[in-house]
Amino acid sequence: MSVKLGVPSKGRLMEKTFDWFADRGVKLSRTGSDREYAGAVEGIEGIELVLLSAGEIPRELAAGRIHLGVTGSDLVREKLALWEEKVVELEPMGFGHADLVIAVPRAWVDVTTIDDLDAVAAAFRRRHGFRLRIATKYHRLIRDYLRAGGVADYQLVDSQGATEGTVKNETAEAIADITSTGETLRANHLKILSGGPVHRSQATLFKSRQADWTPEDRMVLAHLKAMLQIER
Ligand SMILES: Nc1ncnc2c1ncn2[C@@H]1O[C@H](COP(=O)(O)OP(=O)(O)OP(=O)(O)O)[C@@H](O)[C@H]1O
Ligand SMILES: O=P(O)(O)OC[C@H]1O[C@H](OP(=O)(O)OP(=O)(O)O)[C@H](O)[C@@H]1O
Repeated sequence: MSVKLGVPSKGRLMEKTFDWFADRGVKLSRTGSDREYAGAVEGIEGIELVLLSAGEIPRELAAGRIHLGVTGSDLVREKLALWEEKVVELEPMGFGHADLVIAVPRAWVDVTTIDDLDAVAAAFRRRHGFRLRIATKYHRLIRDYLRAGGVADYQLVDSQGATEGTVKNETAEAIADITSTGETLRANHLKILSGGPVHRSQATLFKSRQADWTPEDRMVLAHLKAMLQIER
């Protein structure tokens, strides 16, 4: 058996993941045609590359189908209930930075903090007879955050893309999404609530607690950690 390492097969995290490993002497590559999801590992024995979408890596780690995986720290927290029981954060990788934020229309001049949002949400419900809508794909993280902040009078509406457009399209009053440059929020006349992001995300190397770790696998992991200079 070998240690299965899941890495993003495309998208914004793939190339930087390959670079990060290459800088540490582990060469990951896609093999075969452009469209074939097969991979190779050079520089260390006993590791098998599994190419997956970043969004699927948390589930594969939790199911123990891969031993190690690279994905955004936001995706692990969002996709896995009690994530710390299923995976260990081995190393933040220093790229793929993005903040999960809650944003409201810039025109809501009286709303700056989460307490303001709470007040507006209660008033909104009284006035309109339904709860203020927050569009997001980060259901778990936003629910937990709003519960901790004491906000109850809201509903989440699912938005898997172009989330910032939902306010203009009048399918939501507020949004919760990832931002890096802030361009998309600005372009859509939205402002971030103060008090810091819900989560500061970056690409992270995770270890599965659920996978079957044979004694040989543990030796491979120790060797890999030494190459990657991971102390945990
Ligand atoms: N500007 C950004 N917008 C969205 N996600 C970003 C951004 N910057 C970094 N990320 C991070 O990238 C990760 C998502 O990457 P990506 O969209 O490639 O994966 P995915 O959701 O699996 O997509 P797909 O299923 O289309 O391959 C998340 O962890 C997210 O936090
Ligand atoms: O702060 P910025 O640099 O503007 O980046 C943030 C935007 O990028 C992502 O969208 P993506 O391009 O992945 O498209 P999506 O709407 O399909 O998620 C994210 O969902 C935001 O919409």
